[in-house]
Amino acid sequence: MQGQAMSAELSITPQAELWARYSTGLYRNEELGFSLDLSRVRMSPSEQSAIAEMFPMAFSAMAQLEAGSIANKDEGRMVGHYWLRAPQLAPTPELEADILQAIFDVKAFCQAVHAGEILGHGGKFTDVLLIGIGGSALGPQFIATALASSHDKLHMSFFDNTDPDGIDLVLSSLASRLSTTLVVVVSKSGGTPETRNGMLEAQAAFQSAGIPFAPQAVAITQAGSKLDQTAQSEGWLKTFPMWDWVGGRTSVMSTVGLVPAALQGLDIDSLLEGAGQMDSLTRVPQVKENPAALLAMAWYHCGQGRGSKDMVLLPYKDRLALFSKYLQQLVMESLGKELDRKGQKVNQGIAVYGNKGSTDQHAYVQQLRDGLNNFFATFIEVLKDRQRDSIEVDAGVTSGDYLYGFYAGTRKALYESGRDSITITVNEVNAHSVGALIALYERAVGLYAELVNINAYHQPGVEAGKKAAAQILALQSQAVEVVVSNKASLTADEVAKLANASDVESIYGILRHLAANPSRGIVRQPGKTPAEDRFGKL
Ligand SMILES: O=P(O)(O)OC[C@H]1O[C@](O)(CO)[C@@H](O)[C@@H]1O
Repeated sequence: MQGQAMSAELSITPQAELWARYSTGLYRNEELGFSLDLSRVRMSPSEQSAIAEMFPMAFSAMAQLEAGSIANKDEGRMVGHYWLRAPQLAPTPELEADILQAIFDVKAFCQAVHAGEILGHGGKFTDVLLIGIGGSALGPQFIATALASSHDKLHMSFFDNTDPDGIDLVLSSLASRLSTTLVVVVSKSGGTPETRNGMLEAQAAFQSAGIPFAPQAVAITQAGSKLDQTAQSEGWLKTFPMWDWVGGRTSVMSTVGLVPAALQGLDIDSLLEGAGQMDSLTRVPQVKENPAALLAMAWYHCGQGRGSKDMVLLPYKDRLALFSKYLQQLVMESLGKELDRKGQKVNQGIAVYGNKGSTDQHAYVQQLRDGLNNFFATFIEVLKDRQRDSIEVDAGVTSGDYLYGFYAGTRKALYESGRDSITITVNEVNAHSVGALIALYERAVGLYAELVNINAYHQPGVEAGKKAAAQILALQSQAVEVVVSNKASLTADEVAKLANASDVESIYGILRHLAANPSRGIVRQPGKTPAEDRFGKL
């Protein structure tokens, strides 16, 4: 039945009609060098009008949020990331002054670093090691990659996990330059374990290289947090403020993103300006004239307001490959909620994945074209190919023409097989357009959350995982105590019994992990099944 409807649709959508739909429906802003095309989303005018009717309340909620309402009611917080690029809109003169002061301080600090007025143990800084996770790393990583160039003033590296091997990989690449590496530790809460571990690992590396850590360490955190206290008590080089009214996943235009970007030598004014310009366009309270509203409308339509279709991001530009990862957090941490604002169980969300075109064409695009129709694609097209002229790889054809051809071909092929797609086009990737893209999605997420009536600004689900991890670590010390205080080796069941714990499987996992790392002093004698494995002192 669905197939019949589809072929009817295909047969009545000739090229000329698609062209007319594209040309009349395209949202574009020449000044910003941006356009949004929904012509390949099968959404009838009546379906559009039905969704558009829900928008007035979404626009008004966003206006209240920008005016300083307690938009994140569960946490009793304002949601102010829009003020970061328009400080004059902040609800109080104090907040406006704080934002302006922070931007001023970021620039002054980074200039002093670049000018060699602030030196590392080994002289002028060459590198930045940013330590953070989630919103405290993804934005800086995305911006660093999207805007990197051979003119970068400092080379960027990241610890964005508590994986010891990943940490070692980064440390080994920095080994010869540790004495000229500025370490920027970013944590809004100041108590995130992965980030704390990264900081301790960096401190240990500095210590074993005989380099004082504090004079090369910078903290970005809320006043009074554990990280703030550490930075103060150890006399770190500098601390930048982070405010409770900026959420982690929307913090890239705060000190969280501005400090690393400015250290790298990127144009932070342009980043903020691009975001600010997009904010002005996405404040317009008419759906058809507001690109974020159009985007949210398409999401709502494609997933029937229940997130029933995944969002596949296909930026045709290597620089934007991390945008998919960045948006994964922005969209999924914001929209993935069990309860709506009335407390009803809704299990909302939109799954986001993607990497880049045309690379993905040789990976999962096969399934997109022919397999499960459980997604809508978002293509990101960049008109400018590169900074210099291109060679011809065929007569009259460049590599960039191929990239365009693969994008246009995939968009067409998907549509012809009944798959919807959105296309965002920007003139080029620069600080301005990156700022605008981020702001576009921030607002689209905010509007969509209003349409489905959820709080986009908290993340209660993440807390459950954090608590469970803390319990596992507590169980580890109990299990180790039992094993090392027993002469005979023990099964996981026996350890659990002696430790007075009921979660045998967790005890088994903990001990097997420890036994795989010889310095931890535990040995495993394999049995026929995990229940028969025995653990003892090494
Ligand atoms: O900046 P923090 O407080 O270290 O938090 C890091 C990340 O952890 C979360 O709180 C939960 O994963 C994210 O929202 C946040 O971006």
